Formats: sequence, structure tokens, C-alpha cells
Amino acid sequence: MVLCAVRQHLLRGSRGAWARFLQRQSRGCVYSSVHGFQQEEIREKLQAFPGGSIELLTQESGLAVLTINYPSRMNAFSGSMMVDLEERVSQLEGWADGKGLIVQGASGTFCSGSDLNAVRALSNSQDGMKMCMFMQNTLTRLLRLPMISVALVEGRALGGGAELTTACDFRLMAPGSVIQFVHKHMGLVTGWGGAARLVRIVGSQNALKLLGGAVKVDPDLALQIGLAEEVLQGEGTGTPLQRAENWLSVYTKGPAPVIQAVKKVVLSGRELPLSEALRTEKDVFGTVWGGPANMQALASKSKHR
Ligand SMILES: CCC(=O)SCCNC(=O)CCNC(=O)[C@H](O)C(C)(C)COP(=O)(O)OP(=O)(O)OC[C@H]1O[C@@H](n2cnc3c(N)ncnc32)[C@H](O)[C@@H]1OP(=O)(O)O
Repeated sequence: MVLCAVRQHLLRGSRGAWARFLQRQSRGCVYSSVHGFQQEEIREKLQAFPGGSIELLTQESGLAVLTINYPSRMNAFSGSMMVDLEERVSQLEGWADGKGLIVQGASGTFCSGSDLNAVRALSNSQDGMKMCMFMQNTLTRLLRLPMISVALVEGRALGGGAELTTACDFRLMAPGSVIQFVHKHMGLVTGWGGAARLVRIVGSQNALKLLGGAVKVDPDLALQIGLAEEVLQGEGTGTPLQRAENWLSVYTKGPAPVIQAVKKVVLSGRELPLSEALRTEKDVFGTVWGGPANMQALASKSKHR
């Protein structure tokens, strides 16, 4: 796939350890032309189903907010929004100062999955497969971003919206919100990589229950099974987005290269066999050892009391 090859070339030049990791991980993408996947072809098809947008706001602090924005359809993913998302992920991959990312839905609800109007029009199996590969590639790249990501779930995260939450490192839920893999009720299974990721988050027994029962996961259940990290309680302590930013700031405090290195070593530990993960960790260590943050900490003789 041309875009993946270009990105790979750029990464190889600029960020050695991370580029090698992505190379080992099929260039950050799961599917390429080897798998019969032609990105430009499916992009064109998806663009034929417009509506809504994916907004990206980057802040000087190193925090970005990605908003799924199609309130009149409960933030369902139109075809053009799938393409938008891929473009926003590309932008984030190239953001040298990025440390944290919050993914949210507009107008108090997360995302109601794929736009059923587009799904109906793309219901032949070939187009379905292409959309599935496109979204798996994009969400895999989202999960592999060198920054710490959080899905802020307000309202509902249904179907593909539930799958999207699993492409973030953490999930924070507002009171009254629900994550529900409704695919079974639609005569489907997950196709955006949601099952593969869910098993790694909550274990195969819980994943089987959530998918097999199309269970409505409220914040209490999500906390209990480890799907959510925290319920954003606290009327009068700011908006849910501000509370999510506060929560995330604990983990993104510090220089960008160090935060990015933390994400990279954890990601390689999560995705790679042990020997490869160890080699990647060594490479990433080499990018911060003797670096400005390291030298400054040594000079200040910091104590960790
Ligand atoms: C990857 C596989 C997938 O994601 S399959 C798609 C899975 N998602 C779904 O099946 C969601 C279906 N929608 C619903 O269950 C309800 O609309 C939910 C989200 C619970 C909201 O209910 P309620 O608060 O009563 O609002 P509503 O139904 O009047 O919806 C408002 C307008 O939004 C629309 N909407 C909602 N979801 C979608 C969707 N996924 N695709 C397209 N349109 C959607 C509704 O049709 C409704 O539109 P309208 O006002 O009737 O024009």
C-alpha cells in the first residue's frame, strides 16, 4: 500500500527504534496490497457516503482531542468520517510533541457505530471486507500511536463505537454511559478489530460474555471487569472532558520523548514476543539514555522520596 510505504520511509529516516518496531509490526498497518487491499479504492467508495466529521484539536501542552462529530446520527460513522479518521491518525503519527490523546463524541454521546445507511449500501461482501480492512488498519494505527490515549465515553458507545473504545489505551466512563457490542443483534460480529483487542483487555471469558450476550456494560460493570479505568464522577468539578484531561495529565506530565518512550515500550511488550519486545525496549531506551531529560535529572540530583 503506497501510503503505508511512504509513512514507513519517513519513519525509517526520522525515528529509528520506532520505525523498526512498526516494520516488525507490518508497518503499522495490518493489511496491504499483499492481502488484496487497495486503500485508494476503498477510500473512494467510502467518500461516496458523506456526513459528519472527525475533528482534531492539538494543544501546546502535548494533549490532543479527537471528536467524532455527527450528532444528528448519534455520531455514527459515515463513509467520509472513516476516511477523516484515517487522515487524523496520520496527522497524529507525525506530531512530534504529542503525549496524550482523548477520543470523545460530540454532544454528550460517544458513537453509535457505523452509519447504517452506508452499511446498507455497502452490504455486498466484497465491500464489507474492504471497509473492515480499512477500519482495522486505522484503529490499529490509532492504538499504536506513540502517545497515551483515552476514550471518554459519555452516552452510548454502540457497535463500531464500542470497538473504537478498545483502540485506546484506557476508557473513562461518565455516569449513565453504556458500552455495548450490539453486533449480535445486527446479525454480525465485530469487524474493526474490537474482539481481538477486547480479549486482551478483559480476558476471553468476559469478552465472550460481552459479545455473546450483547451486554449493556454500565460504568460499574466496566470497572469490575477492567474495561474502564474510572467513572468520571463529580458534579461541579468541570466538564467530563476537563475531568478526563486531569486524569490523563498524571500520565502525560513530563517531556514528550520520555512519555512517547513509555508508550512504545509498553506497546511492544503488549504486542511482541518477549525476545523481540526486549530488543525493542533496548532500542527505545537508547533514544532517551543521555538525552536532555536524562541529563537534566542527573544534574539536579533528584531524589524520589
Ligand atoms: C461495525 C458494526 C456496527 O457498528 S453496526 C451499527 C450498530 N449501531 C446501531 O445499530 C445503532 C442503532 N441506533 C440505535 O440503537 C439508536 O438510534 C440509539 C443510538 C440507541 C439512539 O436512540 P435514540 O436516543 O432513541 O435516538 P434515535 O434512534 O431517534 O436516533 C437519532 C437519529 O440518529 C440516527 N442514528 C442513530 N444511530 C445510527 C446509526 N448507527 N446509523 C445511522 N443513523 C443512526 C437515527 O436513525 C435517528 O435519525 P432520524 O432522526 O430518525 O433521522
